[in-house]
Amino acid sequence: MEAVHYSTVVSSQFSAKSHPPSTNKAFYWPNCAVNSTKFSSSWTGSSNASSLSCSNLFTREVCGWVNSKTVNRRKNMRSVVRAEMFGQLTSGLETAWNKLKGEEVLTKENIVEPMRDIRRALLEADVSLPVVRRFVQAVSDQAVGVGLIRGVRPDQQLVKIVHEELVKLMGGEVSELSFAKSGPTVILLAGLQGVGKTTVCAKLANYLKKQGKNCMLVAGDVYRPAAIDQLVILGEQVGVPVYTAGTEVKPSEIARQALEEAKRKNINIVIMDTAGRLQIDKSMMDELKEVKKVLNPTEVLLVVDAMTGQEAAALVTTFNLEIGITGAILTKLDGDSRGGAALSVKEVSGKPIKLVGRGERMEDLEPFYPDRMAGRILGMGDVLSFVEKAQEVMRQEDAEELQKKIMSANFDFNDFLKQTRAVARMGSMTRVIGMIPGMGKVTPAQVREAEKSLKIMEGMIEAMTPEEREKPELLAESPVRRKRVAQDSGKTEQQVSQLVAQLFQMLVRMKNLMGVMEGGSIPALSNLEDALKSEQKAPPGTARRKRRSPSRRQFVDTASTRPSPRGFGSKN
Ligand SMILES: Nc1nc2c(ncn2[C@@H]2O[C@H](COP(=O)(O)OP(=O)(O)OP(=O)(O)O)[C@@H](O)[C@H]2O)c(=O)[nH]1
Repeated sequence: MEAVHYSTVVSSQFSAKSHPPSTNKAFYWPNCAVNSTKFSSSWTGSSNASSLSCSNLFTREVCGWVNSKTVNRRKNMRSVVRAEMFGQLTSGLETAWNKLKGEEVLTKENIVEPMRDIRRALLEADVSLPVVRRFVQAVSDQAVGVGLIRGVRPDQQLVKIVHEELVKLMGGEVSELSFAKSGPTVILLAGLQGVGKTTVCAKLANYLKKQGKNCMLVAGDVYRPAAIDQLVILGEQVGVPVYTAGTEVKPSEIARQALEEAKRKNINIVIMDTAGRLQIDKSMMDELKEVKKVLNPTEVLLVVDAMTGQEAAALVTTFNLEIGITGAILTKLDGDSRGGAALSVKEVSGKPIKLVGRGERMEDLEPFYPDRMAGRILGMGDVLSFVEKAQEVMRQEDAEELQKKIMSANFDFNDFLKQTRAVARMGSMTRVIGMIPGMGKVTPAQVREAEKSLKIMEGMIEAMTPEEREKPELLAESPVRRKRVAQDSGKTEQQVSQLVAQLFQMLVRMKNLMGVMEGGSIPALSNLEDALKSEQKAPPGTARRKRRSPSRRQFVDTASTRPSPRGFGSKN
């Protein structure tokens, strides 16, 4: 049998086959080790010099900086808390793979303990018991029959089987929203109190508006006057009209009036918010049934809170039996959810999760991709979501301009600032980092530090003159200038010096990366990684006394288009 390396298996999960080519055309993420399982999951997009590579490099730069700063602190931590959601589940599953280290082949005997770990991890993640039983059975059946595959270790085989089963468990394919063939598409949202319905209404309108749809929101929560105001404010925020009729009109009547108005105004999509209750009671269900009858909606989506675990799956089942729903929206996946809801909803209720909410911002609503979610659970990161986010925040022209600058080693502080802001627009660092394979073990403290350092950098760059931003060597050569920037930004001179040094280090890396891309030689990347590791950060004023680090020497050799700075110790 042909040797298969795990990296191929993982890469194929993220292959262009299952996703539109546009999602991976401009991405490059070199040699990421996946958690402690040490799987090499090299994932590459086009080998052409790509516009987003700079964005990724930048993020990595920031993450790397934070990592190196906190590595010692991390050693002292008793337990590693993951920034990635489902952290506990990921760790629990890792325990299972680790039990197979040193084994030659998967057997009935040696999978007993790992299967017990998987079962425990899923139960602790609040996945419902029947689901866990079926899952464990399916994985065990396959694991025993798999036999020996040359080049693939048994623990790797098990990860692959679990990945496939997780994808199946969560519904396999993405479940897209349906749209009406004629007339407005009506989406009715239901759910318990505080799950995020009102917020989801606006997020959904925002999401569909980006796809060119013309939306209208309907305020149907007549029991909580603040909900109407909240929807009006959110509607304004996303630029979508909101139909309101106060609190004295019955929700079914509001629905009827709103639908008429939508037809009159040629609205494509009507999204109706409804009241939430603490308990599922009969009057609530009857009211929803009445609204549903009037609207004849294309989609009836139950909004459920991911934090409620398997309870969310039970709710989806109840609502489906009572009123008939088309799917669920899982909110608060950015929170401390253990994964039970995401893993149980489809299997328990038969209804798919269509969308997920990952934060309080209007942009924080995404389709639910079972394969990406499985990848995240297994700590493989979510490269495709990362790429999509990056593409969303970076205009093509900006990216191309940046590309040119990088290739000619002309990247300055203005570009640095642009990149900082692009990263910030991608959302909280927790989410961004969680999407990167191998970064699953970054701690929340590290993430907070990364976010803080982005702000600090921004403050220092803003304190520079336009000339200094364009010519970073002015700062590199002049302690006086650095002192002024430090004073104006309220930071220390050392911080300013570090930032300047960092920019030049980035230039070296970019230059090297461009070399790799032009030549298409991947192995050179490991040299780059080695070069990066061996870089020393010379404190300001010591550059001349210390031996020049390899990367600095390299910079002097390669970045010929920019006069190299005379060192941080020179007078000005
Ligand atoms: N972190 C996080 N918070 C969310 C998310 N979705 C909603 N929220 C927050 O959850 C809280 C409740 O959201 P609402 O939209 O008011 O909930 P609701 O279901 O309409 O509440 P009722 O009208 O009382 O039934 C708000 O503070 C939202 O910002 C999410 O995906 N992540």
